[in-house]
Amino acid sequence: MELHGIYVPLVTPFAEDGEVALGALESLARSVLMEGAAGLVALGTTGEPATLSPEEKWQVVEVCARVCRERGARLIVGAGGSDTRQSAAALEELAQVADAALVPVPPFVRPSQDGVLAHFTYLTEHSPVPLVVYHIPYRTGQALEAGTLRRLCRMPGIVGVKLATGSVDEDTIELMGDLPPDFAVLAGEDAFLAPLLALGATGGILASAHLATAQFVELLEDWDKGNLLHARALGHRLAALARAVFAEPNPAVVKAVLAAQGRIPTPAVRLPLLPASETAAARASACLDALSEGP
Ligand SMILES: O=C(O)C1=N[C@H](C(=O)O)C[C@H](O)C1
Repeated sequence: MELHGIYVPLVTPFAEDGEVALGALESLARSVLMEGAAGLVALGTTGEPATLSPEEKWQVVEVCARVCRERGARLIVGAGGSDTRQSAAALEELAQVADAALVPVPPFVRPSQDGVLAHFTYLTEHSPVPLVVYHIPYRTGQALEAGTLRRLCRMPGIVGVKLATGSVDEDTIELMGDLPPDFAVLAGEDAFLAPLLALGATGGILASAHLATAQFVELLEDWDKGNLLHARALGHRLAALARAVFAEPNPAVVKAVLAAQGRIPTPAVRLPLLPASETAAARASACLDALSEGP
């Protein structure tokens, strides 16, 4: 399975009464796919899955699966956590609905490097769908050595990594310089999309892409076609938007802007997240305005 493109990790919109607004989710899903996204991610960090009941999670997945099927787009579903057996059980439920699962490096427990490898070996043996490793050490608390990352990339059943390490360091450069064929690196930290594309990433899973889907797609196309001067200018503008979107805990700012645009009914996030400040939302909107003026 080849992963290429911009994937939007959908927010979970909430109605005034606090319930999941499934109609708004469906419209949002359709709109980002119409703007050129290659697919959706349901239950990524941006979807606030930690605060959703099992029934709500399933409703979200069903809506996203239906829209992706209709539009011939890919669906990646976030699944898995700290416990290997429970993670495998969650993956088993994705058999008929997802093209791949986005599985975090096990958070909080801090196993050894061999423990991480054993976790993913077990999951690949039990999962009905291919896995994308979600490497985000600032959330999981789990660093990965370069050798561990290399072994994960070569594990059958793992088709990609969502790289969100917050830097382009020596390990990143080593990894990207020696990728197995058909293995995808997707940028998972929005401000780092442009440098990772320069190193060979084939796309990204990016919350900011809700707000400027077509421009993120354009940046990827620039790299694919070799339009480097345009890519550099656009990359800087999108990085400015990404920094504004992540000025407060994700997905508060994305939701504030989407609500102001009338694309979701409220900017509400569930506790312990708090709604975005007006200042943060205004900054992100200003970056969007600057983006629409074009490079
Ligand atoms: O939802 C996701 O998956 C993403 N998670 C990252 C995070 O919130 O740290 C950011 C990325 O844009 C998408």
